[in-house]
Amino acid sequence: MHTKPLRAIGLMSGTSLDGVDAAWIETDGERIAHFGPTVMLRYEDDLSADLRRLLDLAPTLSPDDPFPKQVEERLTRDHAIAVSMVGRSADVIGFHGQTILHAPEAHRTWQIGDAALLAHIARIPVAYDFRSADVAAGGQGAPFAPLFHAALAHDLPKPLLVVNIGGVANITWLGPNGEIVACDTGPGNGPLDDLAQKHLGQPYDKDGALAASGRVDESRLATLLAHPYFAKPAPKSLDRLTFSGLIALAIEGLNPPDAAATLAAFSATAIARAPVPAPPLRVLVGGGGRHNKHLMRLLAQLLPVPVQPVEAAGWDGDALEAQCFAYLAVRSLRGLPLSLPSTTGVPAPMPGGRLQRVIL
Ligand SMILES: Nc1ncnc2c1ncn2[C@@H]1O[C@H](COP(=O)(O)OP(=O)(O)OP(=O)(O)O)[C@@H](O)[C@H]1O
Ligand SMILES: CC(=O)N[C@H]1[C@@H]2OC[C@@H](O2)[C@@H](O)[C@@H]1O[C@H](C)C(=O)O
Repeated sequence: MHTKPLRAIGLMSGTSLDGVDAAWIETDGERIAHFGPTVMLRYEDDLSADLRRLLDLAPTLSPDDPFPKQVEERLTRDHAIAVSMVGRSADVIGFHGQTILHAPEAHRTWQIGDAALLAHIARIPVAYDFRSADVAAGGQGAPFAPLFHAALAHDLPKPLLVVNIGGVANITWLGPNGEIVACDTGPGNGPLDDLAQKHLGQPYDKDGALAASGRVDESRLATLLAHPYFAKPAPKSLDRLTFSGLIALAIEGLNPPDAAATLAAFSATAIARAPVPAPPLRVLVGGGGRHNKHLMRLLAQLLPVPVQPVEAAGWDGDALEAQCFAYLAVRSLRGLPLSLPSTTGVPAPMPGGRLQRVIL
């Protein structure tokens, strides 16, 4: 390492709206020197429900609506609790916030989270607003994990495909000559979570049991996969709700097991068909979707190479995104790019993030 490594705590509140992940790492913004503790703080049901309402309302909210501010404060206080649960000091916090709207074609991406409040409570400077500079410059503003995946996979054989299955699924393809290609592939667990909530009263389809008990409706699956998003080349990105209207129509009238089976096949097929330059040697899967045994089985059937949870490479699949925003916080402080033309379509490697100092 050329520059002194910094200690960073990353915070990620993902599209599943279930809680905030926090992770401590030490890094110079290029290599990762040490991994530290990780925690997940689950939101109270009413905060999850309000985040969901905010997501639905976001496209039509007026700028002076008090609702986002009110939810933002509760969200930020939970993030501050997660920081204290990590139990280690840090030089900087990487605060992603909660995406409530993502419309890169309109140069808009909206993450709520009050960096000033978090810096005040935690007494640590906060790097935040990671995606705005990228979308302002014409990039997709997502995914942002690829440079972190590249750092983690520095010594692994290439080509390698890293898949994250959260509410939305995204991939990073790492080539043998340092190439990094990325995109959101389509839905991950999001539509399955919505179905499980509706029909099982549970936040997700545990181990994919409901989906495994149903039959895929092939014609409805074909309708879903005919969406023009899947024919587009990388880079490209999605809002959590991009496919919700289409999905509602596609599963109408199906019994819950068949609907779940069809949605699981939709997510897995979209991942397997991701536009990558060449087949990888193996596929490493992170994010909560790797706990879904049915999804993992489908991926193994659809892909001609080994499909393994990221733990096979010694990584922590539940903490990767939080670790990523710790890494990006240090890159932001150092003025290093957070995204590349090949990961978000931004015209040139793009630094980003803003810094909220602690007011003494
Ligand atoms: N045992 C399990 N069986 C099936 N699904 C599971 C299991 N454990 C976790 N999941 C899925 O993982 C999801 C949480 O994943 P994760 O925390 O990676 O999402 P996220 O970080 O919110 O999303 P994103 O990556 O889109 O930001 C849950 O909503 C659920 O769908
Ligand atoms: C706009 C936004 O918040 N996108 C998220 C979301 O969740 C998964 C996928 O869609 C990915 O594009 C991104 O998060 C990860 C951390 C990323 O930027 O790599």
